[in-house]
Amino acid sequence: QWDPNFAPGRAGIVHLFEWHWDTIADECGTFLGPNKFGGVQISPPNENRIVEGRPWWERYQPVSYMLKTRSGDRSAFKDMVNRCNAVGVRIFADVVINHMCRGGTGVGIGGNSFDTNIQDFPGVPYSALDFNDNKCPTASGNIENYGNVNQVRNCKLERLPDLDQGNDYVRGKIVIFTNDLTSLGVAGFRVDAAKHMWPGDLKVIFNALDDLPTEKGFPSGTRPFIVQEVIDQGGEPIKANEYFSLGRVTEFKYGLNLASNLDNIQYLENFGEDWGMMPEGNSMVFLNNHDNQRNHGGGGNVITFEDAKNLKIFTAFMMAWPYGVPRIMSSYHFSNTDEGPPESQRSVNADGSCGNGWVCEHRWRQIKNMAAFSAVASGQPVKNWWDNNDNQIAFSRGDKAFIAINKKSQTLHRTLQTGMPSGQYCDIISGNFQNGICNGQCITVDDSGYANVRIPSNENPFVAIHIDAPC
Ligand SMILES: O=C(/C=C/c1ccc(O)c(O)c1)N[C@@H](Cc1ccc(O)cc1)C(=O)NCCCOc1c(-c2ccc(O)c(O)c2)oc2cc(O)cc(O)c2c1=O
Ligand SMILES: [Ca+2]
Repeated sequence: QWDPNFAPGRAGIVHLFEWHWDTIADECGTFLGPNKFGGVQISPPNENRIVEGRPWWERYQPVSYMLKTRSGDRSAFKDMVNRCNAVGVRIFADVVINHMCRGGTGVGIGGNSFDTNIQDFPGVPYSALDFNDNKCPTASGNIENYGNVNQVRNCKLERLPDLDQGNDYVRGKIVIFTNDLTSLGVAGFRVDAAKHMWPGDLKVIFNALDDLPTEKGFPSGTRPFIVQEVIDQGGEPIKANEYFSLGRVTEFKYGLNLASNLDNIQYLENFGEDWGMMPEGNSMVFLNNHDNQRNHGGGGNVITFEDAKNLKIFTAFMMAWPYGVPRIMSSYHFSNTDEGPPESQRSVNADGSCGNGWVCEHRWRQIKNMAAFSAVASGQPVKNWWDNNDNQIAFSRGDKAFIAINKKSQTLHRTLQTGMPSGQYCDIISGNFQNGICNGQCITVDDSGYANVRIPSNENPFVAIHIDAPC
């Protein structure tokens, strides 16, 4: 279903791509919980094929549903979910259920063998009976034309053996796998390659999922959160709306629309369905993801950590704007599109940034402080929109929060309506509000809600204030 099952007063999902389970558990306790993040999307937790050179995409080649990967084993997984839930941070598992691995015969990272020549995966077990070979209309068995919906669903995606989710036995194995995860406290799923599975089959599978366990602190009757990865940028017969009735869907147009309007932010006043994007309640939004930040698959021009200033500005906009459930990509540095994660896990520097090759965008002050902003603003309508018709905008969220952004090279210096009660508020972009202390600039709001705002065009060309961060 469509609600991310966050704990109260939380916002935003951070994709801790390729992080180990014990490191995620540590990050929940020391950073994500205290900073009011809602949840973490983790890399696929089930056994995958070991690919020569260890590319990141080896984790998208399943061998079995055993919880053993280079991120950790089952006990580390259980410990992570418990420790993150304990501080109000949900875990959302990336599940790869469209296909199994390719590559002849071999052994997965958990020791289970596979033989793709005869579609044999004893670790599940799956046999040739469980794949779509006889349903695929192409001679090669692969998807050859994305314009043909039968090919896209019933043929091999990039030569990967295509599971038949219409088969009761396969459905059963997938439900056992996903129920195993929620029994450990996982709050929902990111469904990989959903475009390549029939919505009708997914509906049967999702309906068979157990409620989230009350013994893990979820209210009785809570349904798993579902986000389906459907790469739909127009031009293909398969549409995101086919999946709306099953859960949320990734809105790839969000990141593309922002990336193509970097210097037209005055147009953002109606950013949402008016821009051809899906209804707000169906969308999961993001600026970039693990795939398109490397120009793979769902490519197009997107904003990534390599353009730090715009990433900060547009992530802040995403977190401040009431459209969709926002997801922040947390990356590692890479020099080629296949490169896997660094050998060692992230280190944390004195200033809170990461080392050892990890970017940790979610730890950048201008991004992490927007989680609390987004949580405070939740449910509040956009009010007091202002723009100068040339890359300077401002708006409030009800009477709880206010943000002003300057993308012009000239300083923005104006008195603006914040919609907030009079008082002094910490600008959480120029500094932090922690332990009741503001070490950034203070913004004064007068009795009629106006503030004199001055924003030079520097590395922090925006200010943000909310009622939980007074000066
Ligand atoms: O680039 C990649 C992997 C990309 C990828 C992986 C996971 C994702 O969730 C994703 O969105 C993309 N993989 C490399 C290398 C590769 C891997 C496996 C393979 O059998 C062949 C090649 C690559 O060059 N892939 C070809 C272009 C990307 O084609 C892939 C897509 C994909 C791309 C665009 C679309 O519009 C679309 O509907 C699907 O989804 C995958 C999902 C998977 O679970 C595993 C995959 O191998 C892939 C996948 O190859
Ligand atoms: Ca398929």
